[in-house]
Amino acid sequence: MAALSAKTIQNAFLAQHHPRTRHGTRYPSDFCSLKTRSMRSFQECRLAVADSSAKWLNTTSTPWTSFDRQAVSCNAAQGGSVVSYAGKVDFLKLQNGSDIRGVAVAGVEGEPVNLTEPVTEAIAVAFAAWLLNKKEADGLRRLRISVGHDSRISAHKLQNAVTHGITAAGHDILQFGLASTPAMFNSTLTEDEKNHLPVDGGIMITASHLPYNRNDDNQKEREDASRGVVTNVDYMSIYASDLVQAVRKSAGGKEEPLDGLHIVVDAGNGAGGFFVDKVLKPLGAVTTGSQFLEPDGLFPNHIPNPEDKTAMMAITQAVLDNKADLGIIFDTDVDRSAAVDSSGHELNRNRLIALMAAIVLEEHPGTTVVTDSVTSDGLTVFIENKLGGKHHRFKRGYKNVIDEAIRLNSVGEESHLAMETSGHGALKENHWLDDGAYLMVKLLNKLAAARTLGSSIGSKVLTDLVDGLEEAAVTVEIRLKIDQNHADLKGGSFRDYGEAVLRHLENAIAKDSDLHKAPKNYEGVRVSGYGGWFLLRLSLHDPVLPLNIEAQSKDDAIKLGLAVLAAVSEFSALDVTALSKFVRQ
Ligand SMILES: O=P(O)(O)OC[C@H]1O[C@H](O)[C@H](O)[C@@H](O)[C@@H]1O
Repeated sequence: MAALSAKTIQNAFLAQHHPRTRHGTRYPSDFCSLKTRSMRSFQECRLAVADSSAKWLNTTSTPWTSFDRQAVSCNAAQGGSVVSYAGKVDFLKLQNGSDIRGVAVAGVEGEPVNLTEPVTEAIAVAFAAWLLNKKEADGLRRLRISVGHDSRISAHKLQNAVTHGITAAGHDILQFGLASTPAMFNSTLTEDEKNHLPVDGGIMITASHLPYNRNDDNQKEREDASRGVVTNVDYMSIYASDLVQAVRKSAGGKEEPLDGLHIVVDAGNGAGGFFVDKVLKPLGAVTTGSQFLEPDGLFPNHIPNPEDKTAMMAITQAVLDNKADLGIIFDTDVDRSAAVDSSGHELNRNRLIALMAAIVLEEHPGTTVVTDSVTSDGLTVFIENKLGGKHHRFKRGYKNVIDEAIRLNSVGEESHLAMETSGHGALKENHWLDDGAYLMVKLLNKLAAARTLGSSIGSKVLTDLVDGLEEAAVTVEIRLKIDQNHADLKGGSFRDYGEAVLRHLENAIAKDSDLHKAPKNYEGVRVSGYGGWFLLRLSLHDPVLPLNIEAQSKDDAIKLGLAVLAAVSEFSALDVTALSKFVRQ
């Protein structure tokens, strides 16, 4: 087991799903992922739950309610070592919105570890018990559960905890080693009996900030009469070959449809390196100049996140240095992605949504595109006026946008794309799974199809698709922290305090004739004025009010910032230092 010495963020997701496989067979399948989402909040762990119509469930839904403290303690008994520890843990305290969050690694004063190996083991055992409960109706007594991890340094430690708990409970484990989160979900769909697939459920583990230990590539099985079996499976090859087939299909069956195209990948030392050897090379692409493909949980090069400026600069530079046709960048566990065209133009955030919307609207004219709340007004104009679709700007959070797209379909409004500016994007055709690799495959399909027609324009075929997207000259995000210990909270929660700030801002805006509240808005206060807009909202997870401003000039952005500052400055628990600095520029 790897030792732990740094702060870690761990996110856990539990999903139940009854999707159709690509081959059309319907499987009830379940997915649980203990995974890292961002480098920003290093210490947190989250757990979210999903239902059969959607990938992710709300915390309040039935499956999660049954996965309560009592169930965890009780079921943990089957896992042996977790019994005494689990009894002392208030699992519900780990709950945060639709997630569970906890500190996984010691090292920061005042932030004790509450996501330990025993807790992880208990959660895994409880997941198996919950899953078995659902499958027993089908006569199932012994489950197959896949476990994968990204390059985070606590991955092996937590993988061992999960494996120990689940095999001790008599179920079988398929260890995939280094994997992407979307691939883990896919393992509940893949039909491949030779490799013991599909699994009944999956668990994805990531951790952070310690040296990465490689996985054993050998396939091996360990038999023990009283325990479940552990089998190592090279699942990423199976998953990647599906992606390769998808691109070949869109190019009319051509074996190497990307022949001669130069594509560089930046995996940020996360789990996305497979995309080079297992996807791009078999399709004929040249991948020279790809970087940071080796997993390294210390992330020595840049934060693996396409929302991060340094990360985008790194892939842009790689494209320019190598005179490549396209650059592709993934986050650590490959559920976020972005691209860069041959001229170094970033295809991320609003631009990537615009690009995906253009592709999806060609296939499904008039469809609704659901996005997060911080998307630009220019994106709405582009989707509605240029592409003839409908833009439904909803809430922040990949889970929120996906759930909303699923809900729209269920009430008769067709939607095929749900996407966040963070680089999470999910398509209806891909089981509403937010898969960064699949998004990039959609771009490759376009490139491959263009080359089949004899075109040699490379990524221009993509850049042309976002032609006409109006972009703001100034785009800022300022995160205003709420001091939870401040007397002004009067012992209340930061959420209540944040809501009070928002209410006050809304009242102040109503009195300002230069500013207009957005007619349709689903979170926070979104306002247009001075040729731009701002949105102040509560963070999904942190005691923070993120403020997004877009305008056509610095002066106009400052005017919008000043309007917010004037309204919120009487809230003394709110740290407005960064906003004050911005408006003084
Ligand atoms: O609300 P915020 O603090 O800005 O965080 C919001 C973000 O949280 C996580 O990173 C989720 O993966 C994203 O889907 C979401 O957009």
